[in-house]
Amino acid sequence: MAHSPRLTLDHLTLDLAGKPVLKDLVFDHEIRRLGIVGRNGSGKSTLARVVAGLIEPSSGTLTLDGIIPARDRHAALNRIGILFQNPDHQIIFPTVCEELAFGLRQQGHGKAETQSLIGRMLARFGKSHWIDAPVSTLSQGQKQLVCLMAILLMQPQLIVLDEPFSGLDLAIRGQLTRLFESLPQALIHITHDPDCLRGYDHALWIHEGEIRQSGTPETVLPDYLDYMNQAGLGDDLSDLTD
Ligand SMILES: Nc1ncnc2c1ncn2[C@@H]1O[C@H](COP(=O)(O)OP(=O)(O)OP(=O)(O)O)[C@@H](O)[C@H]1O
Repeated sequence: MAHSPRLTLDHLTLDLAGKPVLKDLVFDHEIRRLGIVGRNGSGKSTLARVVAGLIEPSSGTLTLDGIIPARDRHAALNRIGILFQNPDHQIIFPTVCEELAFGLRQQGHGKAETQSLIGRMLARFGKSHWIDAPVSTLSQGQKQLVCLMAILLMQPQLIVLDEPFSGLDLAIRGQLTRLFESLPQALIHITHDPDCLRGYDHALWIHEGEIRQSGTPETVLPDYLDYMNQAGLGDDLSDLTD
């Protein structure tokens, strides 16, 4: 099941509302564990959406194992899952069962098979009692787990995690981190916390819509942290001089 899909960005550019958000990105690697870091507003979430095929580039291409996710929605649905920062932006159905069923039904699974797969997934996480629970009665961490279960049910090759820990307590972060580590799927993990990328095999630093650095976490993350520390000091000084 473990597979390292090839992610290729070929001079990918994206303008949103007339503003360049991603600028001439070039990248070509097989990915198992790819971390993406960068300042607020640098373009990380936008890139995640392009990877998942939710946005089409303005020019250039993004391919995953040769497939263009924005053009081949069927392949993207089957191969790529995306976990957003806020589960409330992802969940659309009132109950856990309906939410978990949606993707499976879209993939063409019949009703009985869908129910059986959902039952097994809930049991895997010790949450069989959630089956008819209204999503609104769950905490943020519990909702995030529902979203993750919905993605896992669809058995994608690649899961994009867009700051999946925001709003979650340290214990749940630890539990989810271990769960992510155990997944056979390739992961792209967008984070503000370089500690989350321990053991990753590649890091990409996006800065103002451009690739500032791409390489092993051991080379990229210290430079990123130096930059962030300097930027923090700079902001303090500009506050003082205003
Ligand atoms: N739909 C949109 N229309 C216009 N501009 C957008 C749109 N979505 C994002 N942007 C802009 O694109 C830039 C990159 O946003 P993005 O959310 O990708 O950044 P980010 O690196 O994920 O930031 P953060 O770390 O704060 O989540 C920002 O300047 C943002 O205002």
